[in-house]
Amino acid sequence: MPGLISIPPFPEDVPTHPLLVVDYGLIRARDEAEINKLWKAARELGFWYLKNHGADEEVNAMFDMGEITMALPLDEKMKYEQGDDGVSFGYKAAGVNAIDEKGNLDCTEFINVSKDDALAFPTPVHRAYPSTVTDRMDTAVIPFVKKSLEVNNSLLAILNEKLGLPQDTLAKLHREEERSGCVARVIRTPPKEGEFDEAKAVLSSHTDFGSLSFLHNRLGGLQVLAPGSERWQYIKPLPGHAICNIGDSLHIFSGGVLRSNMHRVVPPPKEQARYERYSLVFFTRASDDVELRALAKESAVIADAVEKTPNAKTRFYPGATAQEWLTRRVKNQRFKNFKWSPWAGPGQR
Ligand SMILES: O=C(O)CCC(=O)C(=O)O
Ligand SMILES: [Fe+2]
Repeated sequence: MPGLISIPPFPEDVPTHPLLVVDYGLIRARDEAEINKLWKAARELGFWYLKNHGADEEVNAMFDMGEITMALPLDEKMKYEQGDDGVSFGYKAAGVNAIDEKGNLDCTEFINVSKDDALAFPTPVHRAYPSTVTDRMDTAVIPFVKKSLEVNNSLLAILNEKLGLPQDTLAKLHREEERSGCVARVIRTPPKEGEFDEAKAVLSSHTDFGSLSFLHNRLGGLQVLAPGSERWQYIKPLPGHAICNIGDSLHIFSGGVLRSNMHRVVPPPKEQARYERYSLVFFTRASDDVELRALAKESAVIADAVEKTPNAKTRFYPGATAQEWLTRRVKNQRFKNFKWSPWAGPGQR
């Protein structure tokens, strides 16, 4: 299993950013203290650990799928490349995205499997995938997609309530049966010979494009830029704990009450840098046709937050659907379309 073959532990002496630990079992049991912890984490940093999520088996099967897929010859993987037009499903080759203002290129490859393609399998909805994916749809991809949807939908229901939205408002914007950019992604970053170089991101600083991300890390490398801090800090991977975070669309729907925080991936720290890094994430995104806007008419809490934000119009009313937003963000990362601009808020690049 990638990442588990006697890798050195995460070093003790690198600065890490602590995250609140939310217990999914207690969330399901509607424990009030746990719900308040989730609410605090979602507003203050927008990142938290989630334990007892019950997805370990599905996660392991996906790491295996990712490893087998990445081992395919490059020309086979390239048959499924996403291209430069903002498609976010399929294979993303290393070296096609710009990672900084100098236009340096990334070294990570992804395989992204659409929720719609997984749930309708064997009928294609968006596109075809390598046989290493389709052979494992029933045993790995579909179980992981279903489990991730279940977890993220439960978290969305809690956030819906805390935001003072009418029941199921967020659920209706994220309907499983509607087409969306929801996707399961396995990321591979090659090992680095010699000294690791924290200054060189392998995945550039960004906010996530969708609503909720359910991430599984084994090696370090993920870093956050915490509010008010100038310094990037590692998030330490904890066995059995997912890392969850808020993305741009929930930030917008909530009128900025929920935080879509900047993060990036750098080579794993110290000794870990010599190992190949795999990570796995499920992105829950709103249905394609949903308009991104603050849900101020539906909630007094959100209306109040919008009222208090000076640049609310540009921040929370971008005039784009979830699909348009995703396409633009994915497209702008490709080196071919790349224009650097200073970061001006979630999703502004
Ligand atoms: O690999 C990781 O730890 C994070 C990946 C990430 O931020 C992303 O794919 O958006
Ligand atoms: Fe991310």
